[in-house]
Amino acid sequence: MIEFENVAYSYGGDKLFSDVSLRLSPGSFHFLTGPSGAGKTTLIRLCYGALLPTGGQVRLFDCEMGELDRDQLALMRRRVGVVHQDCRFIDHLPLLDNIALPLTVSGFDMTQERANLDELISWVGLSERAGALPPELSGGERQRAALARAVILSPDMILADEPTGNVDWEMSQRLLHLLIELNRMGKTVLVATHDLALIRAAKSQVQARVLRISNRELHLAGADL
Ligand SMILES: Nc1ncnc2c1ncn2[C@@H]1O[C@H](COP(=O)(O)OP(=O)(O)OP(=O)(O)O)[C@@H](O)[C@H]1O
Repeated sequence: MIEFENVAYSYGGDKLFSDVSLRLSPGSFHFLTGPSGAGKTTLIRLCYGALLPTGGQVRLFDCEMGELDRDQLALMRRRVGVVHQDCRFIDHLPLLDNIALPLTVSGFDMTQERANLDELISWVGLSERAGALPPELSGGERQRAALARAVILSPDMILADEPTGNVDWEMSQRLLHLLIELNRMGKTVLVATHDLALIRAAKSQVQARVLRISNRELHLAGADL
């Protein structure tokens, strides 16, 4: 599904990684952890082509990212749902329209999609908040809305960057449960988090592998987390 082969990435002259290799197979669940600034967001952005490696290769769904033209990259990205760390809503649009945005941008007929949209909003428990504006939402509501928007086009893979940042333990469990449900539906899931308690809680519910990034290297973490 996604493969990094000897990937290097530098911001300007600052080398963040020089030789990262990884493989996420279809239907797998991975956590990505590591200290702040280690490169979790960067690695997620490399996964869906928002950044291209400065060395090595990233292959997504068997396609080499560096070889795709703009249209091919756009098609590929549709198969990946991204939950951004900062959620990124349009503040003057009601929640429902924010969640529907990937559908409207992709030219779907909203009258036909309405039932799916309602079902999805109900799945994340936000039916009663559908008309609220993003600034009126709590942190947990924003994170659930961001997850709903990320999966509205039925992606094969979900990349979630700190999806439980700024929420309490109960809400982080709820979000984790939604991600596990998506994985049980067959989606490949990668969750970047610094929250080791969340990873421990997940391990009793899903077969998850933990990747740890630190000192410019990526390792598979042991059972001692
Ligand atoms: N656009 C950019 N230009 C220059 N440096 C950047 C840029 N984006 C990130 N960095 C730097 O790259 C390093 C890794 O950043 P990144 O956001 O990937 O880390 P992270 O592990 O996700 O951090 P956090 O846990 O704090 O979100 C940091 O030192 C950061 O300052």
